[in-house]
Amino acid sequence: MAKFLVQKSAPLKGEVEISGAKNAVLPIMAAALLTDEKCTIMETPALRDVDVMCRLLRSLGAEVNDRLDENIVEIEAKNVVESEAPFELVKKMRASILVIGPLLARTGKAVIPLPGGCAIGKRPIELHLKGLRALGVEIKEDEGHQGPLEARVDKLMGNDVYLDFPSVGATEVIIMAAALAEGTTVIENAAQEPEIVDLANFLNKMGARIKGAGTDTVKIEGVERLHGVSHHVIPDRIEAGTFMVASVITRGNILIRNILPDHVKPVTAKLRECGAEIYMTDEGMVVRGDVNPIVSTDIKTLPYPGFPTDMQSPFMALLAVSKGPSVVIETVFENRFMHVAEFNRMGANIKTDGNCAIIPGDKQLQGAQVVATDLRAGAAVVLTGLVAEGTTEVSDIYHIDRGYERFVEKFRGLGATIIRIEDN
Ligand SMILES: CC(=O)N[C@H]1[C@@H](OP(=O)(O)OP(=O)(O)OC[C@H]2O[C@@H](n3ccc(=O)[nH]c3=O)[C@H](O)[C@@H]2O)O[C@H](CO)[C@@H](O)[C@@H]1O
Ligand SMILES: C=C(OP(=O)(O)O)C(=O)O
Repeated sequence: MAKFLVQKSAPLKGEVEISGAKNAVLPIMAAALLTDEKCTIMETPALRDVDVMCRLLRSLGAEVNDRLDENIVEIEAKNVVESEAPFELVKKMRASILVIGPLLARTGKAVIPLPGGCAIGKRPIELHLKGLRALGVEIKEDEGHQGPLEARVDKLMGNDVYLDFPSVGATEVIIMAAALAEGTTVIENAAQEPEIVDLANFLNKMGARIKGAGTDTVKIEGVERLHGVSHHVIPDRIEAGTFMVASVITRGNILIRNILPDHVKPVTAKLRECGAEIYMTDEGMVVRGDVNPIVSTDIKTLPYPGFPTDMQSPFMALLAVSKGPSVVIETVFENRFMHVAEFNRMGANIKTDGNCAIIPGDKQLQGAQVVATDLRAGAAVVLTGLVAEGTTEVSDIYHIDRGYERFVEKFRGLGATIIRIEDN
């Protein structure tokens, strides 16, 4: 399997451009199934997950023209001929479940195996299903939860849905189904992530009537049909956060282009608490770790606008080498500390107790053989590799390919030495 060799780095310097957001483009691509007209999606990052979504949409009957070298995908779902999503694609990616709403709206039927994605917790989908049932969908689940679930509806009907937790995926699925339902749907305790807003903006351009996206109450008045549009995807706030941490951990000074400062506020605030200097210029965000000593701070992950769970492992990489002890509490996923064992192979000496990690800090890490246990954990061990003595060998990097576009190229542009060794 392919791996990275990461060398201890000098402070990162230079500029990096952030790509379109993985977690925004995937629901938007699924939503393109809601119209029989062509949708053109710009700033689409060339990622493994995007490729899987292209294949999934094709398997359902959509014409997908992926020009990922130009960051464009065109999707035309004139006919949705298939309601069954193939297991070999769905197992690769959590976001596959998002096609369930459009499939029901277009064909009245969806057969979907349980989705894959990062192994960071149980990741049930009962809230997605609760929402769909409220809209009139009948769902047959395989009792052992091994086989696919089968969902059917004659006509989607708007209704009120309260989410017990502000699930991003459930909010997206319900918005997509409700867009073509008869009547009005109100989602209470909806997720407020920027990716939800981007999806709602895309759908509203198509003719949907969605209000309140980005707040905890989203109201969707169903319409009869939606039409094709062009859309630019928002920048990836987690990729941006990863490069912000990369600058600080190496005591660097970098300019980050194509970043929306509002979307990275919690990361900015926490990096400032650590001593980073961060400011906006006309060209982008400057992140400096070379001005003040870098000290520790505590982190608690929360749904947006709280500190993002997807930034927890990259930020912990910084805390492992910052001055002073710190505590990280993960409240979103129940099993998102797999990177701790990898950091400890490098000498971080972090202890966990339930959803709490205690980081002693002040460590000079040593290069080691480590595993990218999931997408963000993969980026996180590369960050520790940049400050560890010697060489860090990162295996299972296919996780990183799922969500970071031109990862090595972007780090090299900032002066890092990361070599990708392909599988023989
Ligand atoms: C493709 C995509 O956009 N992925 C993001 C999305 O994942 P995803 O949409 O899967 O995350 P959710 O917001 O649904 O999950 C958050 C928490 O809610 C729980 N839950 C969720 C649904 C449900 O029916 N029941 C339930 O208990 C999950 O197990 C988890 O503990 O949001 C996460 C939280 O910001 C991010 O880490 C992922 O990067
Ligand atoms: C957890 C993530 O992705 P997914 O939901 O696709 O597994 C992520 O982007 O960090």
